[in-house]
Amino acid sequence: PIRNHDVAELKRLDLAHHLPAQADHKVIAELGGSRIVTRADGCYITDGDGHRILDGMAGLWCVNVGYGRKELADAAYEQMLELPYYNTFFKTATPPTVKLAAKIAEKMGGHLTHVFFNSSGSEANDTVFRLVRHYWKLKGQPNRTVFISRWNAYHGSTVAGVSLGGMKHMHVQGDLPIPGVEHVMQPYPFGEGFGEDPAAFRDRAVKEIEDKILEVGPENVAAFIGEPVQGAGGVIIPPDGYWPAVEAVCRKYGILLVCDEVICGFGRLGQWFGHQHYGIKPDLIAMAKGLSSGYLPISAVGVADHIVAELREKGGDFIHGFTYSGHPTCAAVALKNIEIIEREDLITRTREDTGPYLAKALARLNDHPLVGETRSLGLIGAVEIVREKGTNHRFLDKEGEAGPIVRDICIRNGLMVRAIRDSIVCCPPLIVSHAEIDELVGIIEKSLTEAEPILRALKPE
Ligand SMILES: Cc1ncc(COP(=O)(O)O)c(CNc2cccc(C(=O)O)c2)c1O
Repeated sequence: PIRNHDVAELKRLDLAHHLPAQADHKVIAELGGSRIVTRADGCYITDGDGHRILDGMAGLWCVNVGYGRKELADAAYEQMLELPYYNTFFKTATPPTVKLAAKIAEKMGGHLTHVFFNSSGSEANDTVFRLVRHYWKLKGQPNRTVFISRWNAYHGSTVAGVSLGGMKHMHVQGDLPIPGVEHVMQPYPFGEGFGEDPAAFRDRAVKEIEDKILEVGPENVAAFIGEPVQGAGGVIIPPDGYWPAVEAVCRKYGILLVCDEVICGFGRLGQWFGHQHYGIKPDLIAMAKGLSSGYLPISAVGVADHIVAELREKGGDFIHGFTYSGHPTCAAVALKNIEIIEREDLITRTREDTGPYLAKALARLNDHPLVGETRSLGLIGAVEIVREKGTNHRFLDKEGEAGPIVRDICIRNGLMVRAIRDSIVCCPPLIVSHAEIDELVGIIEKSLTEAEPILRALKPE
């Protein structure tokens, strides 16, 4: 049923009573309120002013099966009528929760056998943080408390999530990180290894991890955590061989390996999970977003059998969990979502069809005067904006001016994308068609051309 909305009134209410996430509230006020998105179908969103926009970001990297899936709404409705909510704190569980745990375990395959549920990706990483430290105490190595992650990683917006993350501007706002988190360089060839031999760059990035372990003292290191491909950091695709080398370093010093699959999970990289694309075996994985395609909030931590064995052997309460851990209605929707991904074989389609198609389409932008590099893996990609072709030199010393200018032009031209510093990133729903990929890339190209005179006129302050 298409309900009409009084958009002006909604914007007034938005300004009067709503604080949107991750926003410059001065800017929102100057804009007269947020853009009110009212409907969506397939790969498109529609705002209150009737603009139909190709959603190149799948919401926030999460609507993997696309919008308008009535069967997901039906799954939620039916579960709500039967049992809308119950908790897992009282030695209790509910049918969709345990069925979903089994289904996720099937997709993780092998040694990752159990699942701990939460609502958000941040909470999944908070669970990782506390479970890992608990595990090492059970193992009789209580000194292993330190986590190592990358600068510019994104692991969430909770205190532990921000601390595990490597976004310096987020650390400043919360006087973070909390003690026990160390950061190393991110494996970002275009930004930090420009013109360097890829293998040499890879070895340098991996060596920094080993150096950090030795600096902290291997006996004090609990885990290394990383996204297979960093999403919010700017679609940072590591050089060949990076992840197997990282895994080898972790095994050398007896350190747990954690993959944050919140974006890379559920088909994004052409496998159920990103670590499977890289052929590594993490001890824990965080997942959210594509788990339910964002239709309802649910996240999970996949846990390896040897960690579960330790919990069971030693006993004692792991005193952690959330009211909505294992929420049955969210679990029912996630189960149905996974069923859709299986039924439409969106994993194979991403790996063998639309992923390669996106790579080829993005590559057409390499001839554009403003494009320094295009890169993608599966259905996540980035376009680097440079002042000078053939370099990684940006328009201003302070990165981050050009990206937002190009992004705003893309949105005006009918494409929703994220600007991350001076790059434009995309992460469309896994149902995206070739025609929609062509539309996505075409709008980026058109918008870059429109932006060029504006960017060339930018003067350093
Ligand atoms: C890899 C990763 N890990 C954890 C989280 C946190 O999930 P929750 O948001 O559900 O707590 C994320 C979330 N990713 C995320 C969240 C908010 C903004 C942006 C952006 O691209 O600006 C990206 C993520 O991308």
